[in-house]
Amino acid sequence: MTVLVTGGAGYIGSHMVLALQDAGRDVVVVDDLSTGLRTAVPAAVPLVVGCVGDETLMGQVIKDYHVEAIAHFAGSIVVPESVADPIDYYLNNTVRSRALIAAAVAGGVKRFLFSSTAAVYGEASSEPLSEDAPLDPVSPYGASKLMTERMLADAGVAYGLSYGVLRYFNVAGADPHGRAGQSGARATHLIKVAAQTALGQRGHLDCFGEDYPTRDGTCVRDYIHVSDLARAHVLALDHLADGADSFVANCGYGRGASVKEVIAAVKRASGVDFPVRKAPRRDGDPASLVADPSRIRATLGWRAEHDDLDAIVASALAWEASLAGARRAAA
Ligand SMILES: NC(=O)c1ccc[n+]([C@@H]2O[C@H](COP(=O)([O-])OP(=O)(O)OC[C@H]3O[C@@H](n4cnc5c(N)ncnc54)[C@H](O)[C@@H]3O)[C@@H](O)[C@H]2O)c1
Ligand SMILES: O=c1ccn([C@@H]2O[C@H](COP(=O)(O)OP(=O)(O)O[C@H]3O[C@H](CO)[C@@H](O)[C@H](O)[C@H]3O)[C@@H](O)[C@H]2O)c(=O)[nH]1
Repeated sequence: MTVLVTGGAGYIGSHMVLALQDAGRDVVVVDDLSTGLRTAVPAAVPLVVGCVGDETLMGQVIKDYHVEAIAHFAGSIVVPESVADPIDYYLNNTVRSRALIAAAVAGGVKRFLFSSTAAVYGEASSEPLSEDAPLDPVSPYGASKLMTERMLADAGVAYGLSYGVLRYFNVAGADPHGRAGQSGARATHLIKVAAQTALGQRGHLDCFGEDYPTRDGTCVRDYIHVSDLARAHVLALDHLADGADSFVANCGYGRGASVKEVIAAVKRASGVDFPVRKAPRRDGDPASLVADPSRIRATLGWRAEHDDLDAIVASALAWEASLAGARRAAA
Protein backbone atom coordinates (compact mmCIF):
# COMPACT_ATOMS: atom_id res chain seq x y z
CA MET A 1 0.00 0.00 0.00
CA THR A 2 1.40 3.39 -0.95
CA VAL A 3 0.37 6.35 1.16
CA LEU A 4 0.21 9.73 -0.55
CA VAL A 5 1.21 12.44 1.93
CA THR A 6 0.17 15.87 0.71
CA GLY A 7 2.12 18.68 2.37
CA GLY A 8 4.85 16.14 3.20
CA ALA A 9 7.56 18.81 2.85
CA GLY A 10 5.93 20.82 5.65
CA TYR A 11 6.23 20.61 9.42
CA ILE A 12 3.69 17.94 10.39
CA GLY A 13 3.69 16.16 7.02
CA SER A 14 7.46 15.58 7.20
CA HIS A 15 7.01 13.89 10.60
CA MET A 16 4.25 11.76 9.09
CA VAL A 17 6.61 10.68 6.30
CA LEU A 18 9.15 9.60 8.94
CA ALA A 19 6.50 7.75 10.95
CA LEU A 20 5.38 5.89 7.82
CA GLN A 21 8.98 5.07 6.87
CA ASP A 22 9.63 3.84 10.42
CA ALA A 23 6.56 1.59 10.03
CA GLY A 24 7.94 0.22 6.75
CA ARG A 25 5.28 1.79 4.48
CA ASP A 26 5.70 3.06 0.92
CA VAL A 27 5.20 6.80 0.65
CA VAL A 28 4.90 9.46 -2.05
CA VAL A 29 4.77 13.17 -1.28
CA VAL A 30 2.97 15.93 -3.19
CA ASP A 31 3.89 19.44 -2.10
CA ASP A 32 3.94 22.78 -3.92
CA LEU A 33 6.79 23.98 -1.64
CA SER A 34 4.86 27.17 -0.86
CA THR A 35 5.92 26.89 2.79
CA GLY A 36 7.52 23.43 2.77
CA LEU A 37 11.12 22.61 1.97
CA ARG A 38 12.46 20.04 -0.47
CA THR A 39 15.12 19.10 2.11
CA ALA A 40 12.39 18.06 4.59
CA VAL A 41 11.57 15.04 2.39
CA PRO A 42 13.99 12.11 2.84
CA ALA A 43 15.97 11.34 -0.33
CA ALA A 44 14.43 7.85 -0.60
CA VAL A 45 10.88 9.24 -0.77
CA PRO A 46 9.54 10.44 -4.14
CA LEU A 47 8.50 14.11 -4.09
CA VAL A 48 6.10 15.39 -6.75
CA VAL A 49 6.20 19.19 -6.77
CA GLY A 50 2.70 20.36 -7.56
CA CYS A 51 -0.61 21.60 -6.22
CA VAL A 52 -3.28 19.35 -4.70
CA GLY A 53 -5.84 21.45 -6.58
CA ASP A 54 -4.53 20.07 -9.87
CA GLU A 55 -6.99 17.19 -10.23
CA THR A 56 -5.28 15.76 -13.32
CA LEU A 57 -1.90 15.67 -11.60
CA MET A 58 -3.40 14.09 -8.49
CA GLY A 59 -5.11 11.44 -10.64
CA GLN A 60 -1.80 10.67 -12.32
CA VAL A 61 0.08 10.38 -9.00
CA ILE A 62 -2.62 8.06 -7.60
CA LYS A 63 -2.30 5.87 -10.69
CA ASP A 64 1.50 5.92 -11.04
CA TYR A 65 2.19 5.11 -7.38
CA HIS A 66 -0.78 2.75 -6.77
CA VAL A 67 -1.99 5.00 -3.98
CA GLU A 68 -4.41 3.30 -1.60
CA ALA A 69 -4.55 5.92 1.12
CA ILE A 70 -4.10 9.68 1.32
CA ALA A 71 -3.01 11.71 4.34
CA HIS A 72 -3.91 15.28 3.41
CA PHE A 73 -1.78 17.82 5.28
CA ALA A 74 -1.35 20.42 2.51
CA GLY A 75 -2.97 23.72 3.33
CA SER A 76 -2.62 27.26 4.61
CA ILE A 77 -2.42 27.42 8.38
CA VAL A 78 -2.06 30.91 9.86
CA VAL A 79 -5.23 32.03 11.66
CA PRO A 80 -4.73 35.86 11.45
CA GLU A 81 -3.64 35.58 7.80
CA SER A 82 -6.99 33.89 7.07
CA VAL A 83 -8.80 36.84 8.62
CA ALA A 84 -6.87 39.24 6.37
CA ASP A 85 -7.22 37.13 3.18
CA PRO A 86 -10.18 34.75 3.59
CA ILE A 87 -10.70 34.10 -0.12
CA ASP A 88 -7.20 32.70 -0.43
CA TYR A 89 -7.87 30.35 2.51
CA TYR A 90 -11.12 29.08 1.02
CA LEU A 91 -9.23 28.45 -2.24
CA ASN A 92 -6.25 26.63 -0.78
CA ASN A 93 -8.00 24.76 2.03
CA THR A 94 -11.47 24.12 0.65
CA VAL A 95 -11.52 24.36 -3.16
CA ARG A 96 -8.22 22.52 -3.61
CA SER A 97 -9.25 19.83 -1.11
CA ARG A 98 -12.37 19.30 -3.24
CA ALA A 99 -10.14 18.59 -6.25
CA LEU A 100 -8.05 16.13 -4.25
CA ILE A 101 -11.13 14.33 -2.90
CA ALA A 102 -12.52 14.14 -6.46
CA ALA A 103 -9.25 12.60 -7.72
CA ALA A 104 -9.25 10.16 -4.78
CA VAL A 105 -12.80 9.01 -5.54
CA ALA A 106 -12.13 8.73 -9.30
CA GLY A 107 -8.84 6.89 -8.67
CA GLY A 108 -10.38 4.32 -6.30
CA VAL A 109 -8.45 5.46 -3.22
CA LYS A 110 -9.97 3.68 -0.26
CA ARG A 111 -8.87 5.70 2.75
CA PHE A 112 -8.41 9.40 3.43
CA LEU A 113 -7.05 11.21 6.49
CA PHE A 114 -7.64 14.93 6.82
CA SER A 115 -5.75 17.48 8.93
CA SER A 116 -8.50 19.44 10.58
CA THR A 117 -8.20 21.74 13.54
CA ALA A 118 -9.49 22.81 16.93
CA ALA A 119 -10.34 26.08 15.17
CA VAL A 120 -13.58 24.43 13.90
CA TYR A 121 -15.00 24.84 17.44
CA GLY A 122 -14.51 28.62 17.62
CA GLU A 123 -14.88 30.01 21.15
CA ALA A 124 -15.01 26.88 23.30
CA SER A 125 -18.53 26.26 24.62
CA SER A 126 -17.21 23.77 27.16
CA GLU A 127 -13.86 22.57 28.41
CA PRO A 128 -12.39 20.18 27.59
CA LEU A 129 -13.87 20.09 24.08
CA SER A 130 -15.40 16.85 22.88
CA GLU A 131 -16.03 16.19 19.20
CA ASP A 132 -19.74 16.73 19.81
CA ALA A 133 -19.24 20.35 20.95
CA PRO A 134 -20.86 22.97 18.69
CA LEU A 135 -18.92 23.78 15.52
CA ASP A 136 -18.77 27.54 15.16
CA PRO A 137 -15.40 28.74 13.81
CA VAL A 138 -14.41 32.34 14.54
CA SER A 139 -11.82 32.50 11.73
CA PRO A 140 -11.99 31.83 7.98
CA TYR A 141 -9.22 29.29 8.57
CA GLY A 142 -11.49 27.24 10.86
CA ALA A 143 -14.42 27.64 8.48
CA SER A 144 -12.32 26.56 5.47
CA LYS A 145 -11.40 23.35 7.31
CA LEU A 146 -14.95 22.67 8.50
CA MET A 147 -16.20 22.85 4.91
CA THR A 148 -13.69 20.17 3.93
CA GLU A 149 -14.82 18.00 6.84
CA ARG A 150 -18.35 18.30 5.49
CA MET A 151 -17.27 17.37 1.95
CA LEU A 152 -15.58 14.25 3.28
CA ALA A 153 -18.64 13.24 5.28
CA ASP A 154 -20.80 13.58 2.17
CA ALA A 155 -18.23 11.77 0.00
CA GLY A 156 -18.14 8.98 2.57
CA VAL A 157 -21.90 8.46 2.25
CA ALA A 158 -22.08 8.86 -1.53
CA TYR A 159 -18.93 7.03 -2.69
CA GLY A 160 -17.97 4.82 0.24
CA LEU A 161 -14.70 6.66 0.89
CA SER A 162 -13.42 5.78 4.40
CA TYR A 163 -12.06 8.82 6.16
CA GLY A 164 -10.55 9.95 9.41
CA VAL A 165 -10.85 13.60 10.34
CA LEU A 166 -8.17 14.49 12.89
CA ARG A 167 -8.77 17.79 14.66
CA TYR A 168 -5.35 18.90 15.87
CA PHE A 169 -4.98 21.21 18.80
CA ASN A 170 -1.63 23.08 18.87
CA VAL A 171 1.15 21.03 17.35
CA ALA A 172 4.67 21.67 18.62
CA GLY A 173 8.10 20.14 19.18
CA ALA A 174 10.38 18.19 16.87
CA ASP A 175 11.36 14.62 16.06
CA PRO A 176 13.18 13.25 19.16
CA HIS A 177 15.89 11.80 16.86
CA GLY A 178 16.58 15.24 15.36
CA ARG A 179 15.53 14.23 11.84
CA ALA A 180 12.78 16.86 11.39
CA GLY A 181 11.26 19.93 12.97
CA GLN A 182 9.47 23.15 12.12
CA SER A 183 11.69 24.72 9.47
CA GLY A 184 9.53 27.27 7.63
CA ALA A 185 11.22 30.66 7.70
CA ARG A 186 7.91 32.53 8.16
CA ALA A 187 6.52 30.38 10.97
CA THR A 188 4.31 32.28 13.42
CA HIS A 189 3.67 29.64 16.09
CA LEU A 190 4.27 30.62 19.69
CA ILE A 191 6.77 27.90 20.65
CA LYS A 192 8.75 28.32 17.42
CA VAL A 193 8.88 32.11 17.75
CA ALA A 194 9.81 31.88 21.45
CA ALA A 195 12.62 29.42 20.63
CA GLN A 196 13.94 31.79 17.93
CA THR A 197 13.80 34.66 20.42
CA ALA A 198 15.66 32.64 23.06
CA LEU A 199 18.38 31.93 20.49
CA GLY A 200 18.73 35.64 19.72
CA GLN A 201 17.23 35.47 16.23
CA ARG A 202 14.48 37.90 17.23
CA GLY A 203 14.82 40.89 19.51
CA HIS A 204 11.66 40.22 21.51
CA LEU A 205 8.45 38.18 21.66
CA ASP A 206 5.02 39.81 21.40
CA CYS A 207 2.41 38.48 23.82
CA PHE A 208 -0.88 38.94 21.95
CA GLY A 209 -3.54 39.90 24.49
CA GLU A 210 -3.41 39.75 28.28
CA ASP A 211 -7.10 40.45 28.94
CA TYR A 212 -8.66 37.10 28.01
CA PRO A 213 -10.96 35.38 30.51
CA THR A 214 -8.30 32.81 31.44
CA ARG A 215 -6.24 32.14 34.60
CA ASP A 216 -3.55 34.70 33.74
CA GLY A 217 -5.29 36.69 30.99
CA THR A 218 -3.41 35.05 28.08
CA CYS A 219 -4.78 32.46 25.63
CA VAL A 220 -4.71 28.82 26.66
CA ARG A 221 -3.86 26.05 24.17
CA ASP A 222 -3.40 22.27 24.33
CA TYR A 223 0.09 21.65 22.91
CA ILE A 224 0.61 18.19 21.39
CA HIS A 225 4.01 16.83 20.37
CA VAL A 226 4.27 16.40 16.60
CA SER A 227 5.61 12.83 16.86
CA ASP A 228 2.64 11.74 19.01
CA LEU A 229 0.40 13.28 16.36
CA ALA A 230 2.16 11.52 13.47
CA ARG A 231 1.85 8.18 15.29
CA ALA A 232 -1.89 8.77 15.67
CA HIS A 233 -2.11 9.03 11.88
CA VAL A 234 -0.34 5.71 11.33
CA LEU A 235 -2.76 4.10 13.81
CA ALA A 236 -5.66 5.78 12.00
CA LEU A 237 -4.60 4.32 8.65
CA ASP A 238 -4.37 0.83 10.19
CA HIS A 239 -7.75 1.32 11.84
CA LEU A 240 -9.45 2.18 8.54
CA ALA A 241 -7.58 -0.61 6.73
CA ASP A 242 -9.12 -3.04 9.24
CA GLY A 243 -12.54 -2.01 7.94
CA ALA A 244 -13.49 0.33 10.78
CA ASP A 245 -16.01 3.13 10.31
CA SER A 246 -14.98 6.63 9.33
CA PHE A 247 -14.37 8.85 12.35
CA VAL A 248 -13.68 12.34 13.65
CA ALA A 249 -11.24 12.65 16.56
CA ASN A 250 -9.60 15.40 18.58
CA CYS A 251 -5.82 15.27 18.87
CA GLY A 252 -4.58 16.84 22.08
CA TYR A 253 -3.56 15.87 25.61
CA GLY A 254 -6.51 17.30 27.53
CA ARG A 255 -4.47 19.95 29.34
CA GLY A 256 -3.88 23.59 28.43
CA ALA A 257 -0.93 25.95 28.86
CA SER A 258 -1.28 29.73 28.72
CA VAL A 259 0.93 31.92 26.56
CA LYS A 260 2.70 33.12 29.72
CA GLU A 261 3.26 29.52 30.87
CA VAL A 262 4.76 28.60 27.48
CA ILE A 263 7.06 31.62 27.60
CA ALA A 264 8.20 30.61 31.11
CA ALA A 265 8.88 27.05 29.88
CA VAL A 266 11.01 28.34 26.98
CA LYS A 267 12.94 30.65 29.32
CA ARG A 268 13.50 27.73 31.72
CA ALA A 269 14.66 25.32 29.04
CA SER A 270 16.94 27.82 27.29
CA GLY A 271 18.21 29.61 30.38
CA VAL A 272 17.60 32.91 28.55
CA ASP A 273 15.39 35.65 30.00
CA PHE A 274 14.44 37.16 26.60
CA PRO A 275 12.31 40.32 26.32
CA VAL A 276 8.52 39.90 26.06
CA ARG A 277 6.29 42.80 24.98
CA LYS A 278 2.63 43.24 25.73
CA ALA A 279 0.80 43.47 22.37
CA PRO A 280 -2.87 43.83 21.36
CA ARG A 281 -5.05 40.76 20.81
CA ARG A 282 -4.49 38.98 17.48
CA ASP A 283 -7.50 38.60 15.15
CA GLY A 284 -9.24 35.22 15.17
CA ASP A 285 -7.79 33.92 18.49
CA PRO A 286 -10.25 32.08 20.75
CA ALA A 287 -9.45 32.47 24.48
CA SER A 288 -9.01 28.78 25.28
CA LEU A 289 -8.87 25.48 23.35
CA VAL A 290 -8.34 22.26 25.28
CA ALA A 291 -9.15 18.83 23.87
CA ASP A 292 -11.07 15.98 25.37
CA PRO A 293 -8.90 13.16 23.94
CA SER A 294 -11.14 10.27 25.12
CA ARG A 295 -12.32 9.36 21.64
CA ILE A 296 -8.90 9.03 19.98
CA ARG A 297 -7.72 6.90 22.90
CA ALA A 298 -10.75 4.61 22.71
CA THR A 299 -10.96 4.46 18.90
CA LEU A 300 -7.29 4.09 17.96
CA GLY A 301 -5.76 2.88 21.23
CA TRP A 302 -3.50 5.94 20.97
CA ARG A 303 -1.43 6.91 24.00
CA ALA A 304 0.78 9.97 24.34
CA GLU A 305 4.51 9.40 24.65
CA HIS A 306 5.63 13.04 24.91
CA ASP A 307 2.97 14.68 27.09
CA ASP A 308 5.33 17.11 28.80
CA LEU A 309 5.52 20.82 27.91
CA ASP A 310 9.15 21.09 29.06
CA ALA A 311 10.17 18.18 26.83
CA ILE A 312 8.20 19.62 23.88
CA VAL A 313 9.90 22.97 24.32
CA ALA A 314 13.33 21.33 24.71
CA SER A 315 12.90 19.45 21.41
CA ALA A 316 11.79 22.66 19.64
CA LEU A 317 14.83 24.51 21.02
CA ALA A 318 17.18 21.70 19.96
CA TRP A 319 15.74 21.76 16.43
CA GLU A 320 15.99 25.56 16.22
CA ALA A 321 19.63 25.40 17.36
CA SER A 322 20.39 22.74 14.73
CA LEU A 323 18.84 24.95 12.01
CA ALA A 324 21.00 27.86 13.16
CA GLY A 325 24.08 25.61 13.13
CA ALA A 326 23.30 24.45 9.58
CA ARG A 327 22.89 28.07 8.44
CA ARG A 328 26.26 29.02 9.97
CA ALA A 329 27.93 26.04 8.32
CA ALA A 330 26.48 27.01 4.92
CA ALA A 331 27.55 30.67 5.23
N1 LIG B 1 0.63 23.38 13.05
C1 LIG B 1 -0.47 23.27 13.79
O1 LIG B 1 -0.47 23.56 15.00
C2 LIG B 1 -1.74 22.76 13.16
C3 LIG B 1 -2.87 22.64 13.97
C4 LIG B 1 -4.07 22.18 13.39
C5 LIG B 1 -4.10 21.78 12.07
N2 LIG B 1 -2.99 21.90 11.30
C6 LIG B 1 -3.07 21.46 9.91
O2 LIG B 1 -2.01 20.54 9.64
C7 LIG B 1 -1.61 20.66 8.27
C8 LIG B 1 -0.10 20.80 8.21
O3 LIG B 1 0.29 21.97 8.90
P1 LIG B 1 1.82 22.35 9.15
O4 LIG B 1 1.90 22.99 10.49
O5 LIG B 1 2.69 21.20 8.86
O6 LIG B 1 2.02 23.49 8.07
P2 LIG B 1 3.17 23.68 6.96
O7 LIG B 1 2.94 25.01 6.34
O8 LIG B 1 4.52 23.41 7.56
O9 LIG B 1 2.85 22.52 5.94
C9 LIG B 1 1.91 22.63 4.91
C10 LIG B 1 2.55 22.04 3.67
O10 LIG B 1 1.59 22.04 2.61
C11 LIG B 1 2.21 22.57 1.42
N3 LIG B 1 1.10 23.13 0.65
C12 LIG B 1 0.31 24.19 0.96
N4 LIG B 1 -0.64 24.36 0.03
C13 LIG B 1 -0.45 23.38 -0.91
C14 LIG B 1 -1.11 23.03 -2.10
N5 LIG B 1 -2.17 23.70 -2.54
N6 LIG B 1 -0.66 21.96 -2.81
C15 LIG B 1 0.44 21.27 -2.38
N7 LIG B 1 1.10 21.56 -1.25
C16 LIG B 1 0.66 22.60 -0.52
C17 LIG B 1 3.24 23.55 1.91
O11 LIG B 1 4.27 23.80 0.98
C18 LIG B 1 3.75 22.85 3.17
O12 LIG B 1 4.82 21.97 2.88
C19 LIG B 1 -2.38 21.86 7.70
O13 LIG B 1 -3.45 21.39 6.95
C20 LIG B 1 -2.86 22.60 8.94
O14 LIG B 1 -4.06 23.30 8.70
C21 LIG B 1 -1.81 22.38 11.82
O1 LIG C 1 4.45 35.47 18.76
C1 LIG C 1 3.42 35.02 19.25
C2 LIG C 1 2.74 33.91 18.65
C3 LIG C 1 1.57 33.46 19.24
N1 LIG C 1 1.08 34.04 20.37
C4 LIG C 1 -0.17 33.52 20.97
O2 LIG C 1 0.02 32.15 21.26
C5 LIG C 1 -1.20 31.43 21.12
C6 LIG C 1 -0.98 30.28 20.15
O3 LIG C 1 -0.73 30.83 18.86
P1 LIG C 1 -0.10 30.00 17.65
O4 LIG C 1 1.07 29.23 18.14
O5 LIG C 1 0.11 30.94 16.51
O6 LIG C 1 -1.24 28.94 17.32
P2 LIG C 1 -2.79 29.15 17.02
O7 LIG C 1 -3.10 30.49 16.47
O8 LIG C 1 -3.53 28.71 18.27
O9 LIG C 1 -3.06 28.13 15.84
C7 LIG C 1 -2.42 26.86 15.75
O10 LIG C 1 -3.24 25.92 16.37
C8 LIG C 1 -4.52 25.78 15.77
C9 LIG C 1 -5.28 24.72 16.56
O11 LIG C 1 -5.58 25.21 17.84
C10 LIG C 1 -4.30 25.35 14.33
O12 LIG C 1 -5.50 25.14 13.69
C11 LIG C 1 -3.48 26.35 13.56
O13 LIG C 1 -3.23 25.89 12.25
C12 LIG C 1 -2.18 26.54 14.27
O14 LIG C 1 -1.46 27.59 13.64
C13 LIG C 1 -2.23 32.44 20.58
O15 LIG C 1 -2.95 32.93 21.69
C14 LIG C 1 -1.37 33.58 20.03
O16 LIG C 1 -2.00 34.84 20.09
C15 LIG C 1 1.72 35.10 20.96
O17 LIG C 1 1.27 35.65 21.96
N2 LIG C 1 2.88 35.56 20.38
